[in-house]
Amino acid sequence: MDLSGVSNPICRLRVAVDAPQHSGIGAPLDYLSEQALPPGSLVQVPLGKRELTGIVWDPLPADADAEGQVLPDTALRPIGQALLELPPLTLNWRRLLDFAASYYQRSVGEVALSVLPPQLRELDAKQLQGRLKKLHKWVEAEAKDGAPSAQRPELSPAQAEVLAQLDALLLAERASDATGSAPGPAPVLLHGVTGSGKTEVYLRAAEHALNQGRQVLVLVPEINLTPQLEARFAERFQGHRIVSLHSGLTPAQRLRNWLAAHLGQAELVLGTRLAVFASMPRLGLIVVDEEHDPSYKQQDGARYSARDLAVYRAHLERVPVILGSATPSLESWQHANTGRYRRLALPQRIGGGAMPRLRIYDMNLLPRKQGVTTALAQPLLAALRERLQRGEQSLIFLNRRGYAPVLHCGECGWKSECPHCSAYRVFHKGDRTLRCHHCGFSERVPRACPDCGNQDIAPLGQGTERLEEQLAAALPEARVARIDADSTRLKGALEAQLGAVHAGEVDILVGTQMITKGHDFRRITLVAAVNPDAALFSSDFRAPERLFALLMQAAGRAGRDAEVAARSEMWLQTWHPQHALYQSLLRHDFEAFAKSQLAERESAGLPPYSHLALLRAEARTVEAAQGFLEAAARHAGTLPDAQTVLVYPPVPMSVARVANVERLQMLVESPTRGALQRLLWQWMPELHALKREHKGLLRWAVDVDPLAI
Ligand SMILES: Nc1ncnc2c1ncn2[C@@H]1O[C@H](COP(=O)(O)OP(=O)(O)OP(=O)(O)O)[C@@H](O)[C@H]1O
Ligand SMILES: [Zn+2]
Repeated sequence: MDLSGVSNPICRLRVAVDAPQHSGIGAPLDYLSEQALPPGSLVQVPLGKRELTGIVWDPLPADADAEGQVLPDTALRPIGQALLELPPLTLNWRRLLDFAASYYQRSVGEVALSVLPPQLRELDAKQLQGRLKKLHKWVEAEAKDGAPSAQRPELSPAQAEVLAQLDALLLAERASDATGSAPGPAPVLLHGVTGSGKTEVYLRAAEHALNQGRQVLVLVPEINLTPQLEARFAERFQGHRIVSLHSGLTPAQRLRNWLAAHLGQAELVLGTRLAVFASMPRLGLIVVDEEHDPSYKQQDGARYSARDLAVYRAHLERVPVILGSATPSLESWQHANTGRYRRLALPQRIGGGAMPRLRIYDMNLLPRKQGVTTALAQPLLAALRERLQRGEQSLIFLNRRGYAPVLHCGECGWKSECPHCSAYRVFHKGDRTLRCHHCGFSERVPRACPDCGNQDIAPLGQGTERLEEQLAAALPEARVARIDADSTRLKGALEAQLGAVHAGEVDILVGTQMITKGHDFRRITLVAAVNPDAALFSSDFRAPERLFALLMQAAGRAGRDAEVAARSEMWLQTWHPQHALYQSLLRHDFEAFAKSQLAERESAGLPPYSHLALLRAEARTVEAAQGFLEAAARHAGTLPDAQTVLVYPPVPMSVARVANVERLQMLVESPTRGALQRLLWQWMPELHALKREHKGLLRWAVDVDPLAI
C-alpha cells in the first residue's frame, strides 16, 4: 500500500474486537496506527493482557455522538500486526454485521469476529501467507474453466413461467434504477409444493448470476442436506468452484472455503445459517431453501435469523433473494400478502404426479389394552405389507429418538427423571443407557427400580429405536433402517444410510424429522406419521405452523416419481382425527391453513401482527432469576416506549431446569418493530448493570424475534 500521501503518520483506528459480553464493551475501540488501514482490514490489537484479532471498522461520522468520552491519543494503545495479505472485508459486509449486531442487541465486535472461521482469528501474518499459498495450490490443482453448465432438463411450463417472472423483476429493477436509488429487487417467495422442482429454479437463477460473473449464496437449513445439494450444483456447474460452509467442516476446511469465497475464487457457496455471513465480494444472488425452517434461527450468542439476514443482505447488495418453501413461514406469507415480497408459485409436481393421498387413522378405534402402547395400527401394517410385496419403499416418521421417552416402575411409580433437569431421561436400548437429552447426563439402565427394587420396570411410550424393533417383529421379511441423530453420529454414516435407501437396499425407513426434509427419494410410496399429536396442544403459538410444515414435508417424500405418485399415501395415526389442522392437511391446502392461522394470530395480537422479544435469565435458584427479571421489568416501565411496549411477567421456560440451572423468561411485545428496538436499546445498559447487582444470576440474554415461546 502506498502511504506516502498520508500526512499524519499516527492515526486513530476504530477496531471491532470480540470482548466478552459482561465486559460491557459494545462499540469498536480506538487504537493508534502508523498506517491508515482501510476499514475491513484484519489487525491484531492488545486488549487487557491479551492480543486479539480485530477488524478495522468504519470511522464514526463526524457528527455522531461519541459513545462515552473520547480518549486522548496518549491513552490509546498501538495496534499490533496487520494481516495485509487479506483484502479488506467489504463495506456491505460491515453494514450487514452492523445491522445484525444492532438488531439482535449484541456488540458488533462479538458478532463480526464470531462469524469468521475460528482459524482465521488465530493466524499471524506469516501463517496466513502459508494458508493463502496452500489455497492457491488447491485452486490451481482443481482449476475451473467457467465452462458452460452441463445438460439440464427442459423446464416445466410452471418453472419457465417463474423464471420469466424473475427475469422481469430484475429488468424492472434495473430500469427503475437509473438514478441508483432503487431499493433493489423485491424478495421472492417461491411457494412450490413438494417435488415441484424448486431446485431447478435455483439452478437456473444461479446460472444466470454466474454467467454475469457474480457469486451465488445458497442456504439450507440442515447440514445433512448440504451434500446432496452440493452434488446437484456440482453436477450442473462443473466449470465453477463450489464450496460449502457449515459446522461439520474441519477448521482447516472451513478456513480454506471461507478464503476461497472471500477472494472470489469460489463462485458458489452452499451452507447452513452461518454461511449468511460469508464474505462474497461479487455476490449476485441469494437462495434460502426451506425458508420456513426453524434451524435458520441461531439459538445462542447473537440469536440471529439467517433467513431474515439473507433478505437484509440482498437488500444491501441490491441483488435478488429467493425464499423457497412448500410451506412458507407465516411471516413470509404475510409479506407476500401485503406485497412486500413477490410471490411466485409452482403449484404442481414435476411430471404432473399427484400429491399423496392422506389417510387419517383414528386411534380411538383401537382396542385398548392396559399398559400396552400400540405403535402401529393393523391397517397401517397391512399397507406397509402391500408396499413390501410391490417392492416399494415406506418411510415412518416419529420425532423422538431413543427407545422410549420414559422408564417407569408400575409398583411405586418411579420414573426415569433426570436428577439435574426438569425432564425425563430417555431409555436407549442400543447401549442400555438412560440419557438426558437436555444435559447429557447418562447412566446404565438399572436392573430394578432404584426406589423399590421391583424387577419389572417398563418403557413408556415409544421412540425410533422401539419402532424399528416393532417393525422388525411385525414384518420380519422387511429390511428396516433407522436414521436419527443416534444412528448418524459417526462421520459418513448418514451418507451411507441415505445411499442405501436410494439404492433400494431398504424397504422401510424409520426416522426423526431428519428424514422428512428435502430428500429426493424416488421409490417411496408410503409415508406414515405414527404419533404427531403432541404438538397440537403445545403452549407455543407456532406449534401448529411447525407441525403442518413438518407433515406436509414428510408427505412430500412419497410419490416423487410420477409413475408411482398415483398410489402414494400419507398415513396419520391420531387421537384427534377431526382437528382442523389435519383437515387442511387432508386437502393439501396450505393457503387455507395459512389464512386461518393468520386470522388467529391477528386476533390474538401475535406475530406477524406484533413483534416479540424474550428476556431470558438463568440462575441456580428460581428466586435469583426472577429477581433479575422483575427488576428489569420495573426499569422497562420507566422507559419512554413503555406506553406501547408490553412486558409480561416472568414465567419458567418449558423445560424449567437444565443441568441444575433454573431458566425463566419474560415476553416483550410491541405493535411495531421500531418501538421494540428503541426499548431494547434503552434497556440494555440497565440490564448489564442489573447483572452486576444480582449476584446469583448466571446468564441473561435477549432473543429478538424468538421462535420458541
Ligand atoms: N424440468 C424438469 N424436468 C424433469 N425433471 C425435473 C425438472 N425439474 C425438476 N425435476 C426433477 O424433479 C424432482 C423434484 O424436484 P426438486 O427436488 O427440485 O423438488 P422440490 O420442489 O425442491 O421438492 P421438495 O420441496 O420436496 O424438496 C427431482 O428429481 C428433479 O430432478
Ligand atoms: Zn438432564
